[in-house]
Amino acid sequence: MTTHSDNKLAQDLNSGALSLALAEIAEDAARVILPFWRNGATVETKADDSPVTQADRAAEALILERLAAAYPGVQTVAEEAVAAEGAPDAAEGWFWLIDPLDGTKGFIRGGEAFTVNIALIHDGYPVAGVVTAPATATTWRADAPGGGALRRQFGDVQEGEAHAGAEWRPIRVRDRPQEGLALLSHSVTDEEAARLAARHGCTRWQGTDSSLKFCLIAEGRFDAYPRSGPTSEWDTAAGQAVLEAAGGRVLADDGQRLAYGKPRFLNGPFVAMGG
Ligand SMILES: Nc1ncnc2c1ncn2[C@@H]1O[C@H](COP(=O)(O)O)[C@@H](OP(=O)(O)O)[C@H]1O
Ligand SMILES: [Mg+2]
Repeated sequence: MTTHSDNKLAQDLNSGALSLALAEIAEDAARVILPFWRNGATVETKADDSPVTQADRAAEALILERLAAAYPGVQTVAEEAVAAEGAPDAAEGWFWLIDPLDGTKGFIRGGEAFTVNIALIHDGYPVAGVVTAPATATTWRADAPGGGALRRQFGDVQEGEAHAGAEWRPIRVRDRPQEGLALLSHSVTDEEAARLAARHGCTRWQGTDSSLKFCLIAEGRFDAYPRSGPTSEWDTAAGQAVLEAAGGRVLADDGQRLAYGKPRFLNGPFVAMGG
């Protein structure tokens, strides 16, 4: 990366301009995705057996083009590019992690829990991140470092939907409720729910696709999201940025903050937590 671009990136990060620019890019990606939703998007199967649609590819192309225009020369690690060309051998000091459509299976089913994810990693940790849920026209972002987390409705998606709330509002994790934790998981069977309830003392649980889980904890509606199965780093980085900015934590199995730039950009087990 050139020094010039490096300076602009760091400056925009610290002023909050980068966070806002990422939100606008993710919302434009959402506008690209929505016409394919509940509209019979053609589904293909990738080498790892996971589904991909035209929506994933079109959204990723938009995001990569806009990031390259705004911040040329920064390494990108994006889900569909990695599926097509393989992962980079090593992470650089600064890099983008991009999942243009997380929760593809739910998207294909016509559910609402699918998201656009863009995160900036610096020296192994997320320093900026934005998650957009196209179906509900909602965006969550970490503000400039130290500035908390924010949410807005961009609300031009559903015809006739009220545009109230289009301004950014601060969000924050809640304190652990006395009566027990509300837990999120990927898809919870009754058996799994009972096991989780016993292990974490939770009184409520919900199965939800995609990185929306991090955002629901960040805005204080749930308390924790334990994940034992593998995920890719682009599945979690933006959500982690939002949740950490909102006062939460994402810890790996060793109890340390979940770090990025690992071999093949793969995560092991982690737990995302509120206050
Ligand atoms: N074995 C595995 N390795 C890497 N990522 C995996 C995985 N199994 C599931 N995932 C990822 O987990 C994401 C879904 O998270 P959740 O299960 O919480 O909805 C999927 O993202 P995509 O939908 O972007 O493909 C999927 O790629
Ligand atoms: Mg994903």
